[in-house]
Amino acid sequence: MIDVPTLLTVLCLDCVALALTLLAMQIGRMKDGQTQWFSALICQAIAVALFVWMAYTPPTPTVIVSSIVLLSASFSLYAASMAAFANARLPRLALVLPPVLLGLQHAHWVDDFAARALCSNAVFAFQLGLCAWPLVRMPADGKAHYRWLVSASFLLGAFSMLLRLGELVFAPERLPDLSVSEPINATGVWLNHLNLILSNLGIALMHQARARAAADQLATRDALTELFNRRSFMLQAAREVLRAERSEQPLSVLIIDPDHFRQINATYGSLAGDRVLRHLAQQTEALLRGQDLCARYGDEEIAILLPDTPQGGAHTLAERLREHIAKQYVGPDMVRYTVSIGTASLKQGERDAATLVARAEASLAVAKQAGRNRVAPAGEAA
Ligand SMILES: Nc1nc2c(ncn2[C@@H]2O[C@H](COP(=O)(O)OP(=O)(O)OP(=O)(O)O)[C@@H](O)[C@H]2O)c(=O)[nH]1
Repeated sequence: MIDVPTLLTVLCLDCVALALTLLAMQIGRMKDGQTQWFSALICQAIAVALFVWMAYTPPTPTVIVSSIVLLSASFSLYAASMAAFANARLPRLALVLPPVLLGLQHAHWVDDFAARALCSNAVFAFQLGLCAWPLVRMPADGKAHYRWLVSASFLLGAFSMLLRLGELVFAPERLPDLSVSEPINATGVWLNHLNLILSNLGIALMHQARARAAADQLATRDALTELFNRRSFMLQAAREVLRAERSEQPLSVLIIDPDHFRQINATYGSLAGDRVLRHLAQQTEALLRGQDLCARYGDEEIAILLPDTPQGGAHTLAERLREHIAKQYVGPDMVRYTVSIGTASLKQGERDAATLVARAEASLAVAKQAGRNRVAPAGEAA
């Protein structure tokens, strides 16, 4: 068995290596609790270094108290990091009190190892459970398995603390100081290692999954309305045109444009204009079926792709949407607005999505010319 001070030294170096890796990868753009995560690793590294120090030199009260306060602070920082990631709130007292209490308790019972160990293991078990809490309570997302890996590793850490606590309560004479090379200590440090590696691996994967989802969102979605952007719409439209042509199913497109939008911006301001666009996006999406695709097609235009929908169905939907929008009031200014809608349906032999969409745009121009607040079917386009 490797001796405990050596194991602790490796644990300390692992913390430093993980902190430096995080710093190298995220310097200047730490977010979602990464600053607390980095600080937790540094605190943990210094605390473990002090444990190594105590293995080779007679421990002074200052070193004993500092090591325990730093280790407890590192667990509080992990908990704060998990709360920031999960966008959850942890009571500040639950984060601040453990290191303060442990510091005071260790300063008071500096010569009583059993009293110190009893208190620190109980508090650490609570703190590690607290680290898992925000993740367990987080609403489910696509990458939930990484959350469970992190939660499980923190709970494993809490469990190892409870084991030591049990040992202290039922066989106190068998539990030596952490730096002594006894099997129980070595097992404890191995468990700490496992906990460190699994939790940090899981945290890194959680952050990576979130960064990927954000990048996907940026590439495919419009920031204002959160609808798909024009590029995603055209990709999907090209796919649907081919599918409709092969399966001989109808396919329609609507292009919706708010009327006199320039005037809305000029009268109420561009923030109110933005609210109108968001409102239009939400109301449109609410009327659609799951298979329909809604996108911000132009500056103020919204396009809808309607698979398996013939011209008649598209027109009915467009009329329903137009009537619904005309009855709405938006925002604190109670802005009322109307929309003009162009429609087009796939013709036999038509294989180009751009032509289909262009016909819907031409139909929209007809609706605008005819006085706005109306739906023009494709047949009316020039
Ligand atoms: N608030 C806001 N305004 C936008 C946005 N994108 C484009 N616009 C504005 O939308 C207005 C579009 O004006 P026009 O294309 O002339 O159309 P309109 O005033 O709606 O007139 P018709 O379409 O003919 O009824 C312009 O003033 C743009 O500056 C946006 O994201 N937010």
